[in-house]
Amino acid sequence: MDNNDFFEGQEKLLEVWFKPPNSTITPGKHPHRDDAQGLRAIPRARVEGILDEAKCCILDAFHGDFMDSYVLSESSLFITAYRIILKTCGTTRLLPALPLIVQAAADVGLTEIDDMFFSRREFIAPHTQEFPHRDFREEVAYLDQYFDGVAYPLGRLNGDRWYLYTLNNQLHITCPDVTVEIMMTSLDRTAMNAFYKSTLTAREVTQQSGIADIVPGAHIHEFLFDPCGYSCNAVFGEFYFTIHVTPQEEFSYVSFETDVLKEDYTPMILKVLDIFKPGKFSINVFANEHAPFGNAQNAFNIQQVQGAGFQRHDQQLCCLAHASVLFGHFTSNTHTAIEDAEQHQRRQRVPGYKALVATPPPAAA
Ligand SMILES: C[S@@+](CC[C@H](N)C(=O)[O-])C[C@H]1O[C@@H](n2cnc3c(N)ncnc32)[C@H](O)[C@@H]1O
Repeated sequence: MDNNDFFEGQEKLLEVWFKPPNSTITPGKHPHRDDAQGLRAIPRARVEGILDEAKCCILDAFHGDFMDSYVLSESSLFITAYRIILKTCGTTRLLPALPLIVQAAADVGLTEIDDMFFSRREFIAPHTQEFPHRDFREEVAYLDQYFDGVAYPLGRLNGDRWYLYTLNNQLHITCPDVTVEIMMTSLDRTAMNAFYKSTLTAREVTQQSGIADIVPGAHIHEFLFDPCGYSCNAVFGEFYFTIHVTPQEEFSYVSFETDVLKEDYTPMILKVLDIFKPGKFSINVFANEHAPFGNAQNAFNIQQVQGAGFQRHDQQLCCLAHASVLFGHFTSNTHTAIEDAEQHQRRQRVPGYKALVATPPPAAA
C-alpha cells in the first residue's frame, strides 16, 4: 500500500453474543470465562471464509485459555465460547459476513442470538464504502432483515458522531459487562512517527510506545504494516484490548477498545491519551446493568480528563433496557481551528482522497 493513498481508519464493529446451550452460564460467572469450545470449535477454514466475505484476512493468531485472537489485514477478530467480535476498517464489507457467522455458529450448535451490537464512527469518506456500508440507514435496513433492533446516532449531525445498532432485550447475564472505545484523530506527529516502519520490530514498537504497559502481563500480538500502520490485540484471561493506528498526518486515526472490567477507567484512558496524544477524541462506554460504577456516565472522571488537557464538547447518554451507553467528544486544549483547516488542505492534496471526493456518491440501493 502506498503511504500517500487515502485509508479509512474508522472501523465497523460487530459483536454477537450467542445463547449457550441450555443457558449454562452460572449466575455471577463471567460469560467469557468459559472452558466450553462453543464458537471456538468453528474450523479455521470457515473463519477464513467469513473474513473473505468481509474482504480481509488473518495476519496473526493467538489462542488463549478463553479466547482466540486474530490480527487482521484490516483490524481484529476475537472469538470466545459464546461471543464473536469482528472489527474491520478500510472499505471492508463487514455486515455481509454476518449470515456466515450465524450459519457457522449454528453448525457448532449455537442457534440463538442473545445480543448483538453494530457500531461505527462516521467515515471520513463515506462514499468510498460499498453496500451496505454507504450510509447508516442502509446498514440499519440491512440489520433489520435479521434483527428487531434499535438504532441511534450519537454526537453531532454536523460534527463527530457515532452510530449504534443493538437489541434492546432483557438478558439473563448476571455479571458486569463493559466496553470502552476511544477513537482518536488529529494525532501528534511525533507520537505517530513510532508507527512507521523503521529498524524497530513490531514488538519493539509495542514496548517503546508504552502500549505494553497499558495492561502489564497481557499477551500482546502485533503487526507493523509497510510503510506504516500498526495493529495489536492483547489478551488477558477472558478480557482483551485492541489498538489500531493509521499514522498518516492527513487522516491520522487511532482506536483503542477493551472489555476489561474496572471500577474506574480514568487511569487507563489517561494512559492511552498520553501514548497517542490526540488533538480530538470520541469515547463511548457501554455498561450493562451490573457494571460496578452504575451507568456508563460514571465510568471515568471527567475532571481528571479535563485536567489532562482536554475539553469536553459533547456528551450523550443512551439508556437501554439492560445497559447504558455514553458518547463523549473531546478536543485537546492545544488543538486549534487552524490545525483543522490545515489538515483539510493537506487532505485535498492526497491523490487518492481527491479522486475519491471528486467521485459522486453512488445512488442508494
Ligand atoms: C493499522 S491498519 C488498521 C486500521 C485501523 N482500523 C486504524 O486504526 O486505522 C491501517 C494502517 O495500516 C496501513 N497499511 C499499510 N498496508 C496495509 C494493508 N495492506 N492493509 C491495511 N492497512 C495497511 C494503512 O495505510 C493505515 O495507516
